[in-house]
Order: sequence, then structure tokens, then C-alpha cells
Amino acid sequence: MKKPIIVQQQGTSDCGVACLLSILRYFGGNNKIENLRQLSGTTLQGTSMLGLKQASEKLGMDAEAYEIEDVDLFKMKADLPCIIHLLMEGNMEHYVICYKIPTSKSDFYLIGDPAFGFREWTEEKILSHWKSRVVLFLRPNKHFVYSPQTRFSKVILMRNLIKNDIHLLIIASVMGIIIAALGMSTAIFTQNLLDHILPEFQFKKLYLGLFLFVLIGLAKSGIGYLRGVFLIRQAREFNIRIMDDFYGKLFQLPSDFFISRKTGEIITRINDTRRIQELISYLFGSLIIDLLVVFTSVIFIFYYSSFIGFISLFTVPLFICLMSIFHRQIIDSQKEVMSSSAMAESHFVDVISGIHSIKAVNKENFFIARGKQFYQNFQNKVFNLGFIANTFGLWSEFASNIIISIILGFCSLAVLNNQIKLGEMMAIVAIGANLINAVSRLTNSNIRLQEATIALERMHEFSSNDLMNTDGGKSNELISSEFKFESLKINNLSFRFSGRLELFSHINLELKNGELLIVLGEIGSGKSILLQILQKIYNYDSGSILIDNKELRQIDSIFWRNQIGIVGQEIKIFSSTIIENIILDDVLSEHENVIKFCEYWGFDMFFKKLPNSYMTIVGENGVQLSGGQKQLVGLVRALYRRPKILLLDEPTSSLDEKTEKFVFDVLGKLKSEMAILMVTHRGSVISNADKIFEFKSKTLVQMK
Ligand SMILES: Nc1ncnc2c1ncn2[C@@H]1O[C@H](COP(=O)(O)OP(=O)(O)OP(=O)(O)O)[C@@H](O)[C@H]1O
Repeated sequence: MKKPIIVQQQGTSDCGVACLLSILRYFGGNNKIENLRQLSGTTLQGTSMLGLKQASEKLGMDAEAYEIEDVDLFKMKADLPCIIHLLMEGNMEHYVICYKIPTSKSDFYLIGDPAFGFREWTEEKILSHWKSRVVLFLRPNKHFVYSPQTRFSKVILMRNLIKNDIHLLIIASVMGIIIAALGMSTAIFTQNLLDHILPEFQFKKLYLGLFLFVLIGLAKSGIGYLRGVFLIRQAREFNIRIMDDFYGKLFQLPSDFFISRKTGEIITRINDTRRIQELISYLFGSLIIDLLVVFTSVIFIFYYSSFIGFISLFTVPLFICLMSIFHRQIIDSQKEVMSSSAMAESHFVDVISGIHSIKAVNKENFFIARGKQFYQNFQNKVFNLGFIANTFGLWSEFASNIIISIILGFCSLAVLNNQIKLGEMMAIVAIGANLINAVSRLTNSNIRLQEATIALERMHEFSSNDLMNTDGGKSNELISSEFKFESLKINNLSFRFSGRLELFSHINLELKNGELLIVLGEIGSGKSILLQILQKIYNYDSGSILIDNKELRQIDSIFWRNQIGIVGQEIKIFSSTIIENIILDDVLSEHENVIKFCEYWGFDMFFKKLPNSYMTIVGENGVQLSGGQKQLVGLVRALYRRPKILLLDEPTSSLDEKTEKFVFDVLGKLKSEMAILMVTHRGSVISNADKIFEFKSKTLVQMK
């Protein structure tokens, strides 16, 4: 058997794709979590087995999904590794990889769990969770792409992240080393004081020693202060730089990244930058100092007594042993805290943004209770972690006390036997205590490293350029100034969300410049998705969309989005003025143009009524605007850009009849310079259309 691999999941909905990536790597391939999410149609709720199967097939693997009836037969015939679908506590769906099947009664299943790493499970344990008995067998076929893993890519990423700060970090580290070396001075001075200066009444040496001691103390404090300044400066510069980079990249991610992620998870990623910075400060700060303290302490203790030196060396394996006992529990518990905190955060964001709907039906109590559940769950996990950490702390304390007592005991015997002096004993005990503390901190650093590795892993995904702008578009054959839109043709277009059944198939339509085309259809028939495909939010499976005979896939996304105007079902209003909400910018020189535009087309009468006219600040999500006013802002936002193609999704659903008529009058006048594609339920508006299509049985039928 090759070496089993398990990739850690990055969020609660990633377990399926993390399993898939692990298997890809196991067979010698590679990919990225974000790509796999797209290929498998992973949503906020996770991935379906069908989605995993379809993604595996696209990646050059033969994928067979079964529902196992006879577990003994599965044990005999299973083609490993395979992905199995579990139901965990609280009916949470989860995917794991089965790498090994037990060969005897006392043997275990080897399970690769993307949430917790490798586990050995008994048959009873696995069957208690494997309720669906669904399994996915995967084997690479001739289309499988073998690609070596770039093992050092994270190191390279880390190097790139810190390369601008390296001088600050080196200075801080050197200062740390000096501080650690000077730290030994207290023990050495005490030893000399007790063994030589005081018994021999050497007043001169006493004054000189005290003077040097004060001087060293001052130097230590001064260097410590400067080192602190260097480290906080590095932290500020690093955080600003990494945040700039990260925030910029976040905006370049494809839209479906945001559709398939919980807000809490995205915010957690923003917080990851802080974790990485803390790791860097730790690596160049405490870690180097602790290593040096261990090294110099051992040398000093050996200098005084090699026997006690050997005893103190025993600290290292003892703490490693202790840590290895608690390590897994602490890491697991930490992950549970992180995931429950993300869940609670997502819940609060969700509930607060929907507070009006909750109040409207007096359901506050239900949501308060649910919020409490999430928060209690989070706090329970924090408690568990605290409990484990506390128990670990207790054992560490015991271990430290035992070692220091042993050192003290042997030192006392050595003093009684005249092998060492009293001052030397004091020095050994003081240095020994420092050594124990440093070893304890070093063994703990593993946990910190683990946490930062996950953060680095996530950032690594972000920093890969091939994710960026995967909304599509390669060459930009259409040049903006020359682009005179003539027609949009949809030929035999089919679409399905990965892991779902086909939403529509073989649809055809043609929209020409100067036309208003209306698409009707039942709820959920795919009208909005069709508009989103035209915006290049989703890629289509088969068929073609031709813009003046050029395939939409081949048209650069940024160029394309400059040509289209969109009014979605929900209009996002930002907490700013009406004008800024129209231009989505703060260019002052544009203000006059917007006002002129609104006056010319008659929108002026709606915005003039607001308390501060166009400069009215509309509050978060436009709370100070009515639904109809928000729709008008959305419409002006789209029209002001003078698009060549206007895509409207129920644009008049919140408007009264009079305003709706006004809007259609404006569209009627603007139509000569653009093409309009509108999806709607409202039969009242179809008289304005040049062409009408309707979704029927997953296809489009032309009605006019
Ligand atoms: N990101 C997604 N992942 C999976 N399925 C989705 C996703 N977004 C939408 N769907 C599904 O696609 C189908 C079509 O959705 P769409 O929004 O296009 O419907 P619609 O025709 O515009 O309906 P309505 O008239 O209610 O607006 C729905 O069944 C919906 O559940």
C-alpha cells in the first residue's frame, strides 16, 4: 500500500473535496480545494456523493458509487482507498477515506478524516456512523493527470510573505539572542556572589559586580524595548501588506466562491492573516530565544556538573512524551473550537441581517434559542479545550516540579559532598528552572504551528493565480471602442449544477440590438441562472452563447461586464449616499453627470423627494429606502453605465403600476441603443416585449 494521505479540510463544507484531493494526491495527481469545490458543486451545505463522482470523472478517474448491503462483502471486495459517507453527531454529514480494512477481529479500519487526520476505528464505531452505507470507489484512468506535488510551495509562500521584513526580523532575533545570553548573568552573578565575593569579603568585586549587574540589567531592558518596537513595526507592516494583497485577491475570486461559502468562513480567512503574522513573530521571537535558552542552559549546567547536566537533559524527552499524549486531544479540540466559532459567527451574521423578517413574525424567541444553542456549543468546545489545556498544564507542572526537585536533591547532595559550591547550586537551580520553562514552551509550539499551518494552507489556495478571475475569459478579441453589439445567440445551451440534475437543456434564443426580450417561467425554472450564465458567474456545460459570433467563454470577463448592465432580483444598497450607490465610486466629477442623467430620463422626481436629495445617506442595506426606491437605484445604476446589453431580473417587482409604466417608457426609449433581456413572472409587462420565451419542461419555448 502506498503512503495514505489526508488533506485537512479548510471549512465545515470542505470534507468531501478534501477527501477527493487526498485521493488525487495518493494516486500521484494534484489539484486545489477551490477548483474541486467548483467541479463538485460544493455548496454551503457541503458536497453530494453525485457531485464527488462527477468531479472525479472530470479529473480522469473511474468513479463508482454504491450503497453497500453486505458489509462482509465490502470488506472482501473493497477497492481501496474509497470515500465513505458518514452521519456524525447531530446528523452532520461527513466524508472520510477508508484506507485499510481490518484483517482480523482485533484489527482496525484505517480512516483518513479530513477534520481530524488519521484514525483507527473499530467496526462497531464505523458502522454506527456509516448509516447510509454509501461508498465511492475511485481509480485513475488514462485521462488522469499525474502532477508532482509542490512540497515546498508553502515554504516559498512563507518566504515571499516575509521577504520584505527579513531585515527587521533578523535584527529582532539577534536582539533576542543577546537578551537570552544576558539572561544568564543573574545566575552567574549570584553564583560568584555566594561562592567567592561574600565568603572572601571582596568589596571591590562586589561593587564592580553590582555595577555590571545593573548595567547588564539596563542593557537587557533597553534591548528588550527596542526588540519589541522592531517586532510591532514588523507586525504592522506585514499585516497591512498581507491584508492589501489578500483583500485584493478576495475580490478577484469567482462569484461562486462567495455563493458557496458561509460569511463566517470568509471572515475566518481574513483573520487567518493575523494568525500567520503571530506565527512569524513567534518564530523570530520566542522560538529562537527558547532554543537558545535550552542550548546555553544545558552547556552551563554541564559546565557546573555533568551528572546534573544529564539529569536536566531528561527534561526534553519527558516533555515530548507528555506533549505527545495530549497533542492529538488539544489539536482536535482546537479544531472543534474553530469550527463551532465559525458556525456561531455565521449564524449571528445570518440572523442579524434578517432581523426584520424575524420581528415581522414575532419569531425572536426561536432565533434567540437557536443562537444560544450555537453559542453554547461554541462555549462547550472552548470549555473542553480549556479543560484539556488545564490538565496538560497540571501534568507539566508536576513534571517541572519533579525535575526541579531531582535537580535540587542531587545538587544538595553534591554540595554536602563538596562536589559543587552553594552558589553553583543556586545557579544550576535557576538555570534549570529557565530550561524547563523553555522546553515546555517549545513542546507547546507544535500546537501553534499546526494552527498556523491551516491558515497558511488556506492562504496558499488564495495565492495561486489560476483561481483568479475564473469567472472566465481568455483572449479579448473584442475591443471596447469597436464593440458594436449586434446580436446574442444562445444555441443548444444546457446547464446543470455539479451534483444536481440538469436545470435546462438545449435552449435556443436570439436577442438583437434594439430588442426587448422577455423570458417567463415558473419559480425555480432557471430564469435567474440563465442571466447569471450570461454574466459569466456560472460556466455552461454544452451548447454555445455567441456575442456577435464570438463565444462568450472566450470573451474577457472584465471587458464583458463593462458591456452589460444588470438589475438583479435583490438590489444591494451600500451604506452611502444615493449618488455613490449609483456610480459605486466616489468620483466627485461624476456627480453632476448622474444628476443630469436622472433629470433627463425623469428619475429625478423620485430622488429629489428624499431628505437630502441625491446626497441622502441611505443606511446599511438601504434601510431608509423603500423596496421600490431601491429598485430604482438599481435600475439607474445599470442604465447610467450605458450598457450594450441590459439584463433585468424582475426589475419592477416592487414598483407600483404608474412607476412600472414610467420604467417601461424609459426602457422603450433606451432600447434603440441596447438589447434588453428581462426575466419576469409579471404577465402585465409582456405587452412591451418584442419577443417572448417561456421555460417549459426544462427548455425554452418561443411564445412571440
Ligand atoms: N448555487 C446553486 N447551487 C445549486 N442549485 C442552485 C443554486 N442556485 C440556484 N439553484 C437552483 O436552481 C434552480 C433555478 O433557480 P433560479 O434562481 O434560476 O430560478 P428562477 O426561475 O429565477 O425562479 P424565480 O422565479 O423564483 O426567481 C432552483 O431550483 C434553485 O434551487
